[in-house]
Amino acid sequence: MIVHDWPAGPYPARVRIALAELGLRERVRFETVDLYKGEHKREAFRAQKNFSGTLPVLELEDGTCIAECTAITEYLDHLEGAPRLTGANPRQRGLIHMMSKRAELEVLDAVSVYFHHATPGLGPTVELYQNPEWGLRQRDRALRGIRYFDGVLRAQPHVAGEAFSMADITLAGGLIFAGLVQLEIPEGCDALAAWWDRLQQRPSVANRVALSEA
Ligand SMILES: N[C@@H](CCC(=O)N[C@@H](CS(=O)(=O)O)C(=O)NCC(=O)O)C(=O)O
Repeated sequence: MIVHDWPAGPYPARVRIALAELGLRERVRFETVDLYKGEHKREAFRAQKNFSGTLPVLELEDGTCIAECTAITEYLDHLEGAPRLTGANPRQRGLIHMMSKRAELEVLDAVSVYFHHATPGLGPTVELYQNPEWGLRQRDRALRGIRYFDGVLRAQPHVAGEAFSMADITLAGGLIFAGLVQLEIPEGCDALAAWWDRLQQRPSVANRVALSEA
């Protein structure tokens, strides 16, 4: 399988972490798509790989292209044996998907909008429309989301409950993006900071960029 990828990217990090957690590194090769050159927005990429013009995209051996990190994680998690990241029973699946989507909406996607609208983003040839006010509102939304997840992680060790799951990976993507745009974890978010410290000790997180250099 091929992962159309941006090595340092926060969303690609979600798939890199999932691949490592599932022991599937050997099943894929990475092909870099240059975001700063706008290669992901070209007609051919949109037509052949991903209509939405984003990364990552998982291309299967038969040419099928799966975009969207959650969808890719679902696919990978059901390749070999029982699912380990997306829930082993209906209740777990419901909670993991709810908290992963919440982390995506309230942190990761919010930081992404801040990056693209209230910073130079990927540069003027890619960022054809920017609304700095909207970007700043989404930055504030991300900070609110980070505070929310601090409260969640005061009550439980992982984002969706007792066990590590796709929801932790999604929130990790949000903090990776926050780091890239120098958005600090607010004072007082000690539970979230401790969770993030723990998560960064996992080889899948610590070695996520090196994964494609192996
Ligand atoms: N909903 C998509 C979002 C993917 C996404 O935004 N990916 C970023 C890659 S990265 O910024 O994380 O490296 C992208 O393609 N950004 C390019 C753009 O938005 O122009 C998903 O979950 O996969």
